[in-house]
Amino acid sequence: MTPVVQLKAVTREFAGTAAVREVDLTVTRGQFVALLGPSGCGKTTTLRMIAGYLQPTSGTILLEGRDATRLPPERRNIGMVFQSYALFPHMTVAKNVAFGLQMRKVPAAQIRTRVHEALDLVGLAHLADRRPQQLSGGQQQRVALARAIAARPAVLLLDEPLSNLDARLRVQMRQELLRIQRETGITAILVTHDQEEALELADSMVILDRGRVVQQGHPREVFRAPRTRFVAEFLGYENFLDLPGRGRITIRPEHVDVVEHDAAPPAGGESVTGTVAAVRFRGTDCVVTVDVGGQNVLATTTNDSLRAGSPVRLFLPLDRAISLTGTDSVPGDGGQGTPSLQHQQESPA
Ligand SMILES: Nc1ncnc2c1ncn2[C@@H]1O[C@H](COP(=O)(O)OP(=O)(O)OP(=O)(O)O)[C@@H](O)[C@H]1O
Repeated sequence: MTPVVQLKAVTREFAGTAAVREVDLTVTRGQFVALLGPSGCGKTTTLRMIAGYLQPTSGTILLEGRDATRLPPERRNIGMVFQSYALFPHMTVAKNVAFGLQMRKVPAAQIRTRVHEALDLVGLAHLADRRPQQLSGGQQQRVALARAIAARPAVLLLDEPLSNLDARLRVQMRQELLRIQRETGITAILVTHDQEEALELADSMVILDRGRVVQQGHPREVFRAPRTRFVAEFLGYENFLDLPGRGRITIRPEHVDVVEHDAAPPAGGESVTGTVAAVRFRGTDCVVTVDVGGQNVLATTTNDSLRAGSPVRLFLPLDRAISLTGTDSVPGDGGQGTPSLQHQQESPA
């Protein structure tokens, strides 16, 4: 089957600095792909190149099998939904949805049907005569979605569409977005920096670091087997240890066992000794931060006798440990590591 969107070695530079580097991406019909990464990793630049608002410095973009690298946005058959909704304030909901179809000279009867269908799909048919400012943020976002869908695009591009909504509504709208995507079978590419959103919505997750794709796959697969520390940190893993003979691993705090420092190491895992640096009581258990030779390791425990300074042994069951086999360096960036994530490594001490 011909992919709907294909990027081949796409690079975009701004004043000689690459914002997107050699990105390869294939999106098949009906897929929901999330482009995920921290601020500045190149998500929006990638999306804008797919939409045609930006030209790649090099590389090729194919849409439904045809070279679209130099095609203007209006000839790409693409729908876009932005964080800011971008609705016309002086037009009714129905007119907002109809506008693009009128521009494309779709016959009036067809416009009426399509507007009604699209508003029905997003659950807003009863508000067709309202103006955007008479709607809530979530409703306005649904109008933007209806407008994009009514045009029957080959692919729907969603640029942080839920980030202006409050936390509760954002979670509700995720489910709504998923339902609409499944019902219409529309191919969609979502840009987000929210890993939860990507895990919940996408059937393929593409993680970007400094303009490069660093890992790609089904969210479950990427979550269970992050390749590098960058990916693991981005997905919320906090413990990183370099174990002699095993290389770098990550393990969840709830899988680390805290035992007496002089206890015999159990079989089936590694054990390391350290000193408790901080204890955070959470009600049913505690999260302890243990200094292991200068590296902080978090563990949960129900042992509430531990105090800062207590010597302990940590048991790391190997069937719970994930080996991080990849490296985070990006050729050509001066080997700066992953500075954008430093703030996420703080221990709760
Ligand atoms: N028009 C531009 N001129 C110069 N540099 C730009 C321009 N647009 C983007 N950049 C740079 O390219 C890099 C990638 O930006 P981009 O907006 O694609 O990131 P992003 O992952 O979408 O970030 P965010 O989540 O903050 O929106 C950044 O370093 C940014 O400063």
